[in-house]
Amino acid sequence: MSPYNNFEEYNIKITDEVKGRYKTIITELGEDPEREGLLKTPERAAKAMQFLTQGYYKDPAEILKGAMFKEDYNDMVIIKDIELYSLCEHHILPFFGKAHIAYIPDGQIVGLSKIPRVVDVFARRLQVQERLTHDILECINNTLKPKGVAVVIEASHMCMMMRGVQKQNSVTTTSGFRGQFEKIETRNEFLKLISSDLS
Ligand SMILES: Nc1nc2c(ncn2[C@@H]2O[C@H](COP(=O)(O)OP(=O)(O)OP(=O)(O)O)[C@@H](O)[C@H]2O)c(=O)[nH]1
Ligand SMILES: [Zn+2]
Repeated sequence: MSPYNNFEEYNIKITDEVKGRYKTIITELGEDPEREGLLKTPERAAKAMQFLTQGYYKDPAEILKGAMFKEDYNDMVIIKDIELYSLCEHHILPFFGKAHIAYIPDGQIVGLSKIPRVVDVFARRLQVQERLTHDILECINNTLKPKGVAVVIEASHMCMMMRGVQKQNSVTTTSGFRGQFEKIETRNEFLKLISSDLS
């Protein structure tokens, strides 16, 4: 578990630690961390990595709870093409793509912006695409308690592009469905709407 209680505490304190480790890594890789272009690199890299992993310090359920409203709307709400950037936990290299999310309210709706915020909280951790998909799905399901929720993520993995198998065009799709989306007609309606340019 993290020794830090919140994002502010973590943000201030951890930089020196991570910075020092980056300096060591740069040296071990055969570079000179004292040359001009690299002088500030350990600090920049530490800050970048902190930014990309800030999701450990944020509570996604609280984000949703901050904007839930009673509303008598019982049809599908879809937010599609939510861009996401995450880090694969095996290589600490980016994977990136889009999330498409739908839910069917059960007496309450959620502020639209909160859904992409939840995506970011879980994406800004060390992840695999499958767990990222389920984390988002379960968070919305358990917090908003809708009649149904669906999450589809399409992503490209840099660890499969820049290195390893070196496939530039493969896209991985993961999905999860709860409640009414477990019914084939509802699921198909959602899949049709996210693949249409008119939705
Ligand atoms: N299931 C899943 N696998 C992932 C994800 N991101 C990266 N990987 C895979 O994690 C696996 C790690 O496999 P290893 O054999 O331990 O590592 P490796 O020798 O670097 O593997 P290669 O990438 O095939 O060179 C690789 O097959 C990656 O493609 C993800 O989000 N989900
Ligand atoms: Zn990887």
